[in-house]
Amino acid sequence: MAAVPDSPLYLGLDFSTQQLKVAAVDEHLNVCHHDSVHFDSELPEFRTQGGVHIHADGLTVTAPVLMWVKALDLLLYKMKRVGFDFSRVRALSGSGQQHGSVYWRKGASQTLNQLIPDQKLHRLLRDSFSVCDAPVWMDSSSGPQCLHLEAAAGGALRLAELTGSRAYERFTGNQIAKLRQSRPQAYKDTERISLVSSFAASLFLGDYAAIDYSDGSGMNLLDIRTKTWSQILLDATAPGLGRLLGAPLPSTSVLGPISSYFVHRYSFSESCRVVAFTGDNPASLAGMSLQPGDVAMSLGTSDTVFLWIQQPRPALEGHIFCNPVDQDMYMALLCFKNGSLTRERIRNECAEGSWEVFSTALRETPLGNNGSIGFYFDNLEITPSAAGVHRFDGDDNKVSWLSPQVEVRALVEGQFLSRRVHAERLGYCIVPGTRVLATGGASSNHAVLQVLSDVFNAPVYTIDMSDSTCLGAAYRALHGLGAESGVSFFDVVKNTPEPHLMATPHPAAQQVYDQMLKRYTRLEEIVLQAHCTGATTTNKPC
Ligand SMILES: Nc1ncnc2c1ncn2[C@@H]1O[C@H](COP(=O)(O)OP(=O)(O)O)[C@@H](O)[C@H]1O
Ligand SMILES: O=C(CO)[C@@H](O)[C@H](O)COP(=O)(O)O
Repeated sequence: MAAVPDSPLYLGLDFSTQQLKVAAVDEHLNVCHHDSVHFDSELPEFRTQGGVHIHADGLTVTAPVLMWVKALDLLLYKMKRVGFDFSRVRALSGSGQQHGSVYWRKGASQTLNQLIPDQKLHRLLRDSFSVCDAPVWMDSSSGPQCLHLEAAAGGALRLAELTGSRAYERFTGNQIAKLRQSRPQAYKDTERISLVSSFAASLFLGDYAAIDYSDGSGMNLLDIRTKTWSQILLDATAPGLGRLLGAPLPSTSVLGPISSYFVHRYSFSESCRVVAFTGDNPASLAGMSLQPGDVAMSLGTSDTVFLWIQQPRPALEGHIFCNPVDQDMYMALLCFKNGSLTRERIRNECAEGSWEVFSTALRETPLGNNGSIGFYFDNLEITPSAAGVHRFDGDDNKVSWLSPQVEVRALVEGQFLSRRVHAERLGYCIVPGTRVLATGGASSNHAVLQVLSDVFNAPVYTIDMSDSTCLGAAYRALHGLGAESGVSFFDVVKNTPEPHLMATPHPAAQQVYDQMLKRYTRLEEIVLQAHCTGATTTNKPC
């Protein structure tokens, strides 16, 4: 249905790892506009690679906060330049890469409250952060703080039962504890700590935005049942932390009207509402209108697998988050750090830097790769905790080299075998009718989706946009306006187009991969043992 020229619009923004993206939908949920700012190429002055700085220790990973602010200036400028009519936006919401933390310097709230419309945000806010480089989800440098938090909680499983996850290095509480210990003055200078999502919401609100329950579940601090900060965990993390975080709010909350800065600079309406921002994976769950029984696979910088669940059953692997669209529900998530950037490395080394050649390699190699299997953990992996590149031939012998085409298939099959093995460990099982919904940058690659379908032995679907996060944020903006009066999220999205079927499993897939899943599980044990004993099994790239 064509959009009526001055009908209301709903805006969704996504501050993800490599870029800032936006989508606008009309009241029928048609996408009317989308755009993005790619950090590395469009803001080269920040010298990021893949949107981040990897420090010399190989464990610390940060991103410049002002880069995100400048990206917003640029994105809104681009929208204005093409004539986007901001006055039609009735509500906006957004999402951010999960777990990252932003430290607002004392006095910053006053600056936020009084933003001067004829200046750019990145100029106005240049002195507003006590930590210039925000720790982000790729960081794995807070191991000692994780051990401390688990001890304070009464053990890893107890912490998981309380917060949905055992202690993870990238989870915000452990990052805050590390910052407080390593940079006490910066912590003292801080008046508020935001997640990337609530930081971005604060820019639009002109005031500190609350952390929402769903993204707040990725901090190792929130009791996912009572939806309040756990005082024991706050105390174990840093002094006065409750005050610095502010109270968490339901993900559907309307935070308030948009700041007058945006009204004057971009002609937003004064009545435009800001709905709580959330994490990128929770927003993606909303964008794909995920239903119970579906499994979502996000193929962005990280690969994530997530599900809609009713009852939280936290375990030592994986995460349970509060559900972003229904306060009484939950979502389960597994995160794999070596996703798109590892596929890019193998593309560059084995496929002439071309996705087309990469896809041809997948098409020209057989299901099961004649037994060759690979584990590609360029960076210390999250699920499972292991590092290095490990290749095995069909007889389970370690090999140091695979031909380029075989290497491409070993990588993609290995990644999806891992996603399935770990999802099944979390209790997920494939039943007749299971749909795999794929999203994120690599979901535009049909050959990759075919391997996904074969390994999961289930049909794979995508939605119209390869990026479901900003779409989910736009849907959430619309839902936020009605949520308080009891409108359900499913009422809002009931007329979204059905996802498109992209791949169905090959008839031989079940036989090939049932066998291979068992082998993968066994070989993963070997890789993990080698990692724990410090033996080096890293092979050279092809
Ligand atoms: N045709 C393709 N085949 C495989 N991967 C692709 C393709 N096009 C883009 N990508 C991958 O998508 C990634 C970006 O995905 P995206 O979901 O936008 O990331 P994020 O949201 O984390 O910034 C890139 O790193 C790139 O490797
Ligand atoms: O750490 C996690 C989830 O727990 C990551 O999934 C981040 O949320 C980054 O997301 P992308 O930029 O890869 O979408």
